[in-house]
Amino acid sequence: MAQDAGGLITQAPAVSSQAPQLRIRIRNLTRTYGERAVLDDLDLDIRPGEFVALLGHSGSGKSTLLRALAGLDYDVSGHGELDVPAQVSVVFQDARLLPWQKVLDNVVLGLPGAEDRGRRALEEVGLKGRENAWPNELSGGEQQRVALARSLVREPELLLADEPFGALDALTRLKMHALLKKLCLAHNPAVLLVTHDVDEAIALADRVLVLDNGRIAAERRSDEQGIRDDLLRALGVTAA
Ligand SMILES: Nc1ncnc2c1ncn2[C@@H]1O[C@H](COP(=O)(O)OP(=O)(O)OP(=O)(O)O)[C@@H](O)[C@H]1O
Repeated sequence: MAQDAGGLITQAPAVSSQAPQLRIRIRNLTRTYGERAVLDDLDLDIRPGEFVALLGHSGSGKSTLLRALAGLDYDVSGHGELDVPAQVSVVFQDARLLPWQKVLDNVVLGLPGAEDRGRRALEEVGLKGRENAWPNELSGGEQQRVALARSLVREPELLLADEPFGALDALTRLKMHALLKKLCLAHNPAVLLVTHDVDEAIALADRVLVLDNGRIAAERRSDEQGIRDDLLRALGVTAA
């Protein structure tokens, strides 16, 4: 597995005979910390271009699953079949920009000769003209825009996003939702978005999953009637 200096762009873990109609194929995935199975024989498929959101209680294993897909799970044992594409980008709650690199240099980090693509990516995320700014000159929302540009300039087949808007204020979040939708339409990666926000999941995803007891406990298409109530019930927020 290769990883860039920012730790954000990964080569996927061993890829086996992936079905061409799937971007992610997971079978019987188990991940155990000590005695505790956080993921327990989990199965999941995601199709090319599909946007899937993953909800679940704190500690239910959402980030563990995302790290397994990114090939970033060094300190956990487990087994199972895990097929993911070669080009995977990851966005976290914090932008993780290198403070000693200017904005454009952060976007094209590890991609020699990609400055023009980097400039276009910055324009796409609404940051044209900020190429030579330092990260600490940007707001939190702007830094997340840079993180998105850095991810998408690699044209990932799979974008993994771990609560990417969790630290932003409500208004900025809504703007970022619109931006992410636009970027996904333009670049069409498969997306797995981890979030605590039921409304964010429904607004962004084609399909919403709830992780519980190490498995997918509920699954709804976002255009299904009554999805919000169903998801809140599955999360135990409202009575069954
Ligand atoms: N490095 C680790 N060592 C031991 N236990 C861990 C480690 N990382 C995670 N865990 C445990 O695994 C469980 C799942 O953690 P994970 O971070 O995947 O949950 P999560 O659903 O993403 O939670 P949150 O919504 O709070 O971010 C938790 O009980 C956590 O304490």
